[in-house]
Amino acid sequence: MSLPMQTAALMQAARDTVRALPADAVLLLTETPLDWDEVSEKLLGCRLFLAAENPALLKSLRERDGWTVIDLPPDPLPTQDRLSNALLRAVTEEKLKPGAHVVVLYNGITSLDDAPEPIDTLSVIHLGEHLEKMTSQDLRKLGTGVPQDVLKAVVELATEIGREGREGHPTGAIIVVGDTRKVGAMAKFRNFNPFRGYTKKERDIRQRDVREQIKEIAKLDGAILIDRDGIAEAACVYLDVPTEGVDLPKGFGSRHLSAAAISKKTKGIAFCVSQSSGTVRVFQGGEEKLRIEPLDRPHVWQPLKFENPEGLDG
Ligand SMILES: Nc1ncnc2c1ncn2[C@@H]1O[C@H](COP(=O)(O)OP(=O)(O)OP(=O)(O)O)[C@@H](O)[C@H]1O
Repeated sequence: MSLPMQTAALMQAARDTVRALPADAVLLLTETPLDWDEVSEKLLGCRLFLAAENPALLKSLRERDGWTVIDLPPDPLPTQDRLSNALLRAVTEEKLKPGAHVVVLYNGITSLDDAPEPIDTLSVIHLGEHLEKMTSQDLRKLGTGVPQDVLKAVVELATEIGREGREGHPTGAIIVVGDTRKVGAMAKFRNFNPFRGYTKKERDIRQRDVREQIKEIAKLDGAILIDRDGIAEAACVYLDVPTEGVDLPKGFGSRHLSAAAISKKTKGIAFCVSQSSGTVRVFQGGEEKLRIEPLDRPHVWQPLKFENPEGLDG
């Protein structure tokens, strides 16, 4: 079995593109078995990532030395979402740097269900420009009753707190969203409640100016509670929640343990911003579900943009 001529030509082009740009890696997205020896030869010298969902294919890929294999969830998703998933996974698993440049090979033009899927597209993705680790889709996976626009606003807020923390004013934070009644019962005020006396509109975190105010409040000690509609209810609270049974890797302190614990004991989703690294971790049901590294650029909520090198169809 040798590679179809078009696949071989695109692989050659990918290798040339990696050298010319230069790019950090090639990502190959395929569910069709290929002549892997030939793939290896064509992409010699390139860091190679392979993403697939077919278990048998994944198994055979794992047997090859030096290739990074990414499992895709078995969801019938559009190609762009599958690509985003693969790249997000590579970044969150620290296999790719958030600012990496990646040459991607995939089937971008839907083929018939039962036909082998040909590689027909080569794209260049500059991760730092196009995503900050998350897409709306990742948030949807949390499967919570909290509306997407509220979750997005909290992500914006948390990542900005983390990013600005890196610029010389380190601020950590815990932001708990949803189930405010139960979360509130475990919260003790450490100070006066800075949101007291303000209207709902003035506390609606979907508004940019409100988020700016909350960033200031986040510099004060304690957690921030936000209801499922995005209205900030309380800040400067201490979460008095038992942490036994919460299983986090060594090295996490009380902020992360409390964030994980509150998400275990309630239906609230806890966003924890690390003061030291600026990393935002999203806890649900006591477990870390998502992680967002602070990048230099503002958070961008848009699908990945594809850029074809000149002269290549795709
Ligand atoms: N239960 C809690 N409720 C509210 N704030 C808390 C709670 N536990 C810790 N914090 C806040 O987190 C701060 C940092 O604590 P600690 O260093 O133990 O956390 P950490 O998990 O290592 O996080 P970081 O990476 O931000 O240092 C504390 O000074 C306190 O302000």
